Amino acid sequence: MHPCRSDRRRDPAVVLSGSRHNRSDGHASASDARSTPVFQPAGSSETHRSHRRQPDRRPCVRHTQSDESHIHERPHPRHARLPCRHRHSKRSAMHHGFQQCSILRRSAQRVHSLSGILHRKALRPSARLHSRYSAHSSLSVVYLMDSDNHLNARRPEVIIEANIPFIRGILEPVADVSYLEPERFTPETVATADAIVTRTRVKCCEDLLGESRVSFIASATIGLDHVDLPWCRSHGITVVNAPGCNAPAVAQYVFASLLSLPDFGPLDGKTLGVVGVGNVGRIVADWGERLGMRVMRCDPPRALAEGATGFSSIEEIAAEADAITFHTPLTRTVDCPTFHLCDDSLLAGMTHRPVIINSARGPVADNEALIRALRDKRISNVVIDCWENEPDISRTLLDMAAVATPHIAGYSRQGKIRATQMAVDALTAHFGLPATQWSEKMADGAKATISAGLIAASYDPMADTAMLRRDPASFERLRNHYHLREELS
Ligand SMILES: NC(=O)c1ccc[n+]([C@@H]2O[C@H](COP(=O)([O-])OP(=O)(O)OC[C@H]3O[C@@H](n4cnc5c(N)ncnc54)[C@H](O)[C@@H]3O)[C@@H](O)[C@H]2O)c1
Ligand SMILES: O=C(O)[C@H](O)[C@H](O)COP(=O)(O)O
Repeated sequence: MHPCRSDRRRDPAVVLSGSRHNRSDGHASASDARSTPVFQPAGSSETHRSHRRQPDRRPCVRHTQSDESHIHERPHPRHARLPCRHRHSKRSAMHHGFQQCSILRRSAQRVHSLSGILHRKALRPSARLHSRYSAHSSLSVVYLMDSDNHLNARRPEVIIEANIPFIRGILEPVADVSYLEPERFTPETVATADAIVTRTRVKCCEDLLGESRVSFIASATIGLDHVDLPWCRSHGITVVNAPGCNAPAVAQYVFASLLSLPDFGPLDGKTLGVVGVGNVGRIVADWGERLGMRVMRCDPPRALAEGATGFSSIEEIAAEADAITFHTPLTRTVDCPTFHLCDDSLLAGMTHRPVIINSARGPVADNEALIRALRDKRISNVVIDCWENEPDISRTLLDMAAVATPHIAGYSRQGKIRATQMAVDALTAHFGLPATQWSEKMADGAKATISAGLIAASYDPMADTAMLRRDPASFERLRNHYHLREELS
């Protein structure tokens, strides 16, 4: 029997100090998750880091939110629906007490520099409002910095995974930035880096980082199974992820997939089992109920911490659900591991021939066991976004699954923007760099207006399935060049 079939303790490998835990009801939303999610190393572990250099803690000007809330950034000029507020920015900044205000405006063709002098008393003698945006993204960002102190200080060296969208040009004003494809992250290429910003395709472990001076890893993803957290902790490396960033997109994926199955029928009245009720699972469970489903929730770590009321065991879900969707992290060494949580023994107890949905991580479901269960008709269908051995996935399962996608359940435009914002904000906070103000504020996708019709119209998982079936070897290419979809709003 899988060791998780009884309630155990929460993953002890991770110490989370993020806003996810800040709400009084203990629940987090995608928007809650946006502020400084930090996995702190336990203790500063200096003794383990003799070969590592400490990050520079340079002086910088930080403003309270109310100081800055008046400042509107310029949108990317290619985004016509966002008006250019350039002059307004300057006027507002001056109005709010900057003695000297210089705004740098850059477009693809030319650079404008505007400046003005203001004699109103400010807390600081002088400040430069320094604005940059990426020529490749819809985001712009304003850095508020003390020009005298800050611009002369040593800039951290940051290596960014080249396929992270919306990030190019954002950190360049304050850091020495380079971009690498995932396969080019090697001990040599990261040796002198202070920080890396990554996705799931870079394994962040001793082999890569052992001889480097990296003190900070930001992963622009929810999942962190590509990072050796215990090793990072014991070597004083701070690791942050982007909790909740793409959770509404995963919910959209789950229900669009169910709605695309000809045999499943209307959602209304069906039973949905949600395994893992964190940032993603909460939205899925909530949307399930809003769509008329009976929802069963399974989350042993939460049940242990919060009490068992409202939670079901995974065996109860196996016995009663018409669809079971997994939203756990991939864990192997904790008390309640999720590796092969969906295995032969669990599948054997599935009496309603449910649909199995895995958009968590491939090894959460034993892929060979899924194939056996499909053949034995113990389950009616598989919806699979996350696979064992990505990108070299099982061709048999690819043929048999009703929906088969290349790990893109979370790939919404809003999800990627949130992930980038969270990674950048955490990095600038860690190195004491100027705070960023983003042009695009994300709505709370969890609270979107939903209906079966709206969801089905918003995303067609069969189109992604067809593309992957046509060329399974293109798994990574399909992800890296994915046409990011819009969340429901
Ligand atoms: N396919 C995609 O594009 C995509 C997108 C986002 C997230 N994910 C995956 O989904 C996972 C979950 O995301 P999240 O934001 O909800 O994470 P989260 O940390 O907010 O929630 C995970 C929940 O799973 C619970 N859990 C842990 N072990 C469990 C077990 N054995 N049985 C049942 N529940 C268990 C935890 O207590 C927690 O409540 C991520 O770790 C990531 O791997 C995939
Ligand atoms: O964990 C997550 O956030 C998702 O699985 C995410 O979509 C995967 O990250 P990627 O490497 O594709 O950026």
